[in-house]
Amino acid sequence: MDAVVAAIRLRPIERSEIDSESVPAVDIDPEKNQVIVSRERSFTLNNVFAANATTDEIYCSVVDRVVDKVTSGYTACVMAYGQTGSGKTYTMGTKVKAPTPGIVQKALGKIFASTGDYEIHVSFLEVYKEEVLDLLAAEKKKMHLVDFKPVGLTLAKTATIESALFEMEKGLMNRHVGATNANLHSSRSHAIFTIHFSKQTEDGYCHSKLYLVDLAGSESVSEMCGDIRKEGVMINKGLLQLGNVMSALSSAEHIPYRNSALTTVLKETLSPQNYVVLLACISPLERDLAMTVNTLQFASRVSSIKGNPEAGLLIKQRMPISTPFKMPITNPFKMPPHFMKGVNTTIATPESYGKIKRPALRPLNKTFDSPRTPRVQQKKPVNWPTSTPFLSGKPLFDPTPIPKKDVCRPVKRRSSSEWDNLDISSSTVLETTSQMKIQSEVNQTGFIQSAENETWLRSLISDVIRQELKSHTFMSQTGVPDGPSPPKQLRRSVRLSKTREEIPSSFQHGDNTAIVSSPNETIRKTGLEMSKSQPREESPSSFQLGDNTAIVSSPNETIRKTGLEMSKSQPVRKSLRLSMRCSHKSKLMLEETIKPVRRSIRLSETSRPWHIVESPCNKSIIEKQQYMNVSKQSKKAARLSERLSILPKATPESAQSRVNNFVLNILQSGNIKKLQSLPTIGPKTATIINNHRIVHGPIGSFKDLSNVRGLSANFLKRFLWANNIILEDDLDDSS
Ligand SMILES: Nc1ncnc2c1ncn2[C@@H]1O[C@H](COP(=O)(O)OP(=O)(O)OP(=O)(O)O)[C@@H](O)[C@H]1O
Repeated sequence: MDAVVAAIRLRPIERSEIDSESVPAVDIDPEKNQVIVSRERSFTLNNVFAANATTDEIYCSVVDRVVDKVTSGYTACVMAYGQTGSGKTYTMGTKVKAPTPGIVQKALGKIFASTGDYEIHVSFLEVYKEEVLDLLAAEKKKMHLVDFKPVGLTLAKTATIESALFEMEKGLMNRHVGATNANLHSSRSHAIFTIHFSKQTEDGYCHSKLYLVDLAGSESVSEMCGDIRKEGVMINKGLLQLGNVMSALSSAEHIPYRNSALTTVLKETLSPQNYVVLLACISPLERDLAMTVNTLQFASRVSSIKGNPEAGLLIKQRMPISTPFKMPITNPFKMPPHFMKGVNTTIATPESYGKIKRPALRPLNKTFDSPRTPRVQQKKPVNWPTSTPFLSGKPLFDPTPIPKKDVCRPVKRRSSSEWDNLDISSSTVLETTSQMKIQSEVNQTGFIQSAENETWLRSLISDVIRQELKSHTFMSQTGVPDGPSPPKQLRRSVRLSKTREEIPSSFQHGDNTAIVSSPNETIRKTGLEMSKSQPREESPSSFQLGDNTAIVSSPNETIRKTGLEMSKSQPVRKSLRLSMRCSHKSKLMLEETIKPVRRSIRLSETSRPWHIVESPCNKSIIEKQQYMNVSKQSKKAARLSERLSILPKATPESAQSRVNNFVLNILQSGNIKKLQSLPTIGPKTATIINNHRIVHGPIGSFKDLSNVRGLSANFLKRFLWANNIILEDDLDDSS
C-alpha cells in the first residue's frame, strides 16, 4: 500500500450551471485513470473518480485502509484540496447538517464499529487568517503554537459516534463561512478535525491520530475586495506553503513547515513516516480551467512522494496521553457527582501550568557565585612612567582614567564680553610643541627675542586667538558679530560646515596694514597687490607691519615691499597665525563678514581655480544652485540628444510594429486583468484566452486567435480593427 495517495474527484455540473453560459471542459476516462482537460491535455493518476462516483466509493477505495492503519497505531491525514466550490466540504462532510455523509462520518463509523480497546478523543480547530482557533472551546480564542502543537487545545472524550459527530457539529457552528462568487457557503478557513487514539500497553500509553482536513478553496483574489480579499490572500498563502511542504517531501529537501500556520499545525502528520491521502476536487467548468490544471498538477506532485511508514514505530512510545485527562476536574459549585460525570476534560491549559510548583533553580556553575571559590584575579596595576624624556616630572599620559561625567559635560558657551576678558596669554594653548613651532617660525622672520617683545607677542597672540575663537563661536553660527545666540537645532551638516568656516581673512591695522585675504578676492591695500589664481590650500598670506614689513606670501607669488621678500607655502590657518604674530598693534578688526556657506558647495568650489571671476563662488547660494541646476540640465539634455541621435528615425512602419508588439505582448503574457485592458476583450474572453494559453501554450501571433475555442468567427477581425493592428502581410501589400 502506498503511503501517499492522491485521488481526483470531479464535481458534477449543478442545475444552475447548466443554464448559464459555462461550458464543461473536463472529462474523465476511468479505464485509463485519466483526466482530460479541454480535450487536449491529460493527467494520469492512480485514483480518478468521475462526477457520478459516490463518497462511499472514494472512502472504500482510498481512505478505509488508512483508517485501519490508524487504529493499529499509525498517524494519518486525509485532506480535501481544490478550488473554491469544487466539492471539498461535500466530500469531507464537514458541513452543518450535511445532506450526505462524507469521509469524516464514514471514518467515525468504521472506528466506532471496530472493537479496539482504545480511548478516543476528538479535537477541532481552524486556521483562519494565519491564526489557529479552537472550535470546541467555550470561548473562541487564538492559540499559541509550541513545538508545532497548539497549546490548550480542547480534547473531547467520545465513546460513541453520536457524541463524536455532536462535537464536530458544535465546532462547525463556530467555523468561518462566507459567500463568494463561486460558492454561497464557502469555507473561509482550513478546518482540521482530529481523532486521537490512546491505548494502554504494558510499556505505558501510546497514541495515534487521524487528521481529517477540509482545506479552504484556492481562489483568484484579483476580482475580490475588502475582507474577502484579505481572507483569500491568507488562504492562498497557506495553500502555497502546503504545496512547498509537499514538494520538499518529494525531493527530500528541508521541509519548510514553519512558513504558515497550516503547515505548522499539520507538521506532525505531513511527513514520510505517516500516511497521507489527498482528495483533489475539481470543477468541470471551462471558466475554472486554470485552477483545475493547478489542482491536477499539485495532485500529480503529491502522488510522486515516496513515503516509508513501515520504518516508523508501529506503536509509538510517547508521554502517557492519559496524564492530562486524569487531572482532577475542578468543581467549584460543589455539584453532585452524577452532574460532573459527562463533563469533558481538556489538556492542561496555560493557566494550569502556572499552578505547577517548579523546583527551585540552582546555579549551574559553582565557581560563579560561590563564596568559597576565589574571585577572578584582578589585573595588576599598570606602572605608569613618572617621567618622560620630553616632559620631566609629568607622565606622558595620565594613568587615572578620566571620569565619564567630565567627558560628557557640555562645553559652556562664553558670551562676547567673556571672550574679551579671557586671558589667553597664560593659557596652555601655547604650550608644548605648537609653541616650539611658532617659535621657530618667528625666528625665521628675524624677530628679535627679548622679554619685552615676548610679552608683546603673547598679548598679540592672545588677542588674535580670542578674535578667532569669538568669530568661530558667534559669527560662524549667526553670521553677525555679537548677534543673538545661535539657534540650537542647527542641522549637523550645516553646523559642521560653519565650524570649518573660511578664516577671517582680512585684517586692518590703522591705515597701512592689509593682512591675509580670502581666496575669492583681490586685495589692494597700501600698494600691496596679490593675484589669486591658486587653490585654496595655498592661500596667500601677506602681512604688512608698519612701513617696511611684508611677510609670508604664497609659493606662487612674490611680494616685494621695502626689500623684504619671503616665499612660503602654508595653509590658511597657519598663515593667519603668522599674520597675528607679525602685526604690532593689539586690536585687529575684521573686515570681511563670514558668509555661511554649505560645506558641500564649498567643497565643490575648492577644485575650481580662483581666477574664474564669473564662477558661482562669488554669487549667493541661490544663484549658485541655479547655476548648477542649469548646467546639470543642459548636460542631461546634451546626453539625451546624443542618445536620440543614435536611434533610427521613426517611420510609420516602425510605429506600427511597436503597436503590434505591444498588443501581442499582452496577449502572450498578460493576466486576465491585463487582457481586459485591450478593446473587445471582456472578462469572459479574457478567461477563454487565459485557459487557451494554459492548455495549448503561449499565443504566437494574432492569427492564433482564430484557433481559440470559444471565440466567435469574426473576433480576430474585430480585435485587429479595434486595436489598430495592421498585420505585416497587409503592410507589405499596401506598400
Ligand atoms: N460530488 C458532488 N455531488 C453533488 N453535489 C456536489 C458534489 N460536490 C460538490 N457539490 C455541490 O457543489 C457545491 C459546492 O460544494 P462545496 O461547498 O463542497 O465546495 P467547496 O470546495 O467546499 O467550496 P469552498 O472551498 O468555497 O468551501 C455544493 O452545493 C455542493 O452540494
